[in-house]
Amino acid sequence: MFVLRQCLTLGTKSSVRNFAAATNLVNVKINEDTGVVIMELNKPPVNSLNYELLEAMHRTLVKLENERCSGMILTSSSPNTFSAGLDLLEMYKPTVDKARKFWGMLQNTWIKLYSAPYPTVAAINGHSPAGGCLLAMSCEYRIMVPKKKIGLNETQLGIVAPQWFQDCMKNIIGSRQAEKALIAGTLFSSEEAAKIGLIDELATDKEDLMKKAHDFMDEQLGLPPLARSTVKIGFRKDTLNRLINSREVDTKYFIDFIFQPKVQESLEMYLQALKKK
Ligand SMILES: CCCCC/C=C\CCCC/C=C/C(=O)SCCNC(=O)CCNC(=O)[C@H](O)C(C)(C)COP(=O)(O)OP(=O)(O)OC[C@H]1O[C@@H](n2cnc3c(N)ncnc32)[C@H](O)[C@@H]1OP(=O)(O)O
Repeated sequence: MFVLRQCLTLGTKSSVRNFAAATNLVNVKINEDTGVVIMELNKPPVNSLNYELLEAMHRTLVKLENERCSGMILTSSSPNTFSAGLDLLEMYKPTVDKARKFWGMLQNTWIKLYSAPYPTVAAINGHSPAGGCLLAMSCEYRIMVPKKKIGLNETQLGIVAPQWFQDCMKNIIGSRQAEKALIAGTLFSSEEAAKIGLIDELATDKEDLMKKAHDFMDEQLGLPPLARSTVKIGFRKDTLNRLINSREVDTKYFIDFIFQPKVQESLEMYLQALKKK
């Protein structure tokens, strides 16, 4: 498997196909020999998750269900950022309909990613705050380049990480560590994240990141897929069902919360601070 992959990366045999996507917000490549897919988020400058990007991800994940996808590596085309999290403009003074549609697509995308039967790896090649951290945590394995930031920092912005974001973190680093990190809205350095298990491996650089992602994938492809995915879904089903059974309530929390004047004020101030940087 390793030799085959080396041949492919060196270009001696090209069996990598671009996956026809309706937009260029995600670049998707499938290796036709191994079935491994690389999904690269491509919404410059920071892959903020707006409706359109989430929809492109969701559509790709649905399409992969009908392809011979054996595994997926999620990464980003941005030089510095994996994903800046939810697009703050989707939450700042939206209409109720727009906010509802946006939240529904976030839920759809997360459910697909979290429940994907094939192995999923986040190759975190840059900062990954809030919703970016959620995407990474929804994969099975996380590898990150040094000296970047990751975490659920919502509290620091005057907003609240929804229950399912919190559950994902709890499932990875345990209840006590998650409670502390969520209350404080901690953004961990890559190195700190590796220490507490929020990420599984530190890479030395971007090349090493992709090598390590493929190494993990190779290991997983050696396992019987049905047994593998049954165990995975067994571990994830309570977290998934908690959202699936309360999607409407979760949406109502979101809408009620973001339309509060104080929350809108916090968002406005934060957006201004980001622009001034
Ligand atoms: C009781 C129950 C409650 C239920 C639910 C209630 C509430 C809902 C909460 C929902 C959960 C929210 C999750 C989120 O994900 S919120 C988003 C959090 N994201 C962040 O805090 C990250 C903000 N961005 C940054 O820190 C940095 O941009 C960076 C990612 C570290 C990258 O830095 P750098 O390379 O220096 O880029 P710039 O900062 O210069 O940014 C470039 C341009 O991009 C704009 N930007 C950045 N992030 C966002 C974003 N998240 N949304 C929209 N736009 C963003 C930034 O303003 C710059 O724009 P400009 O070029 O026009 O100036």
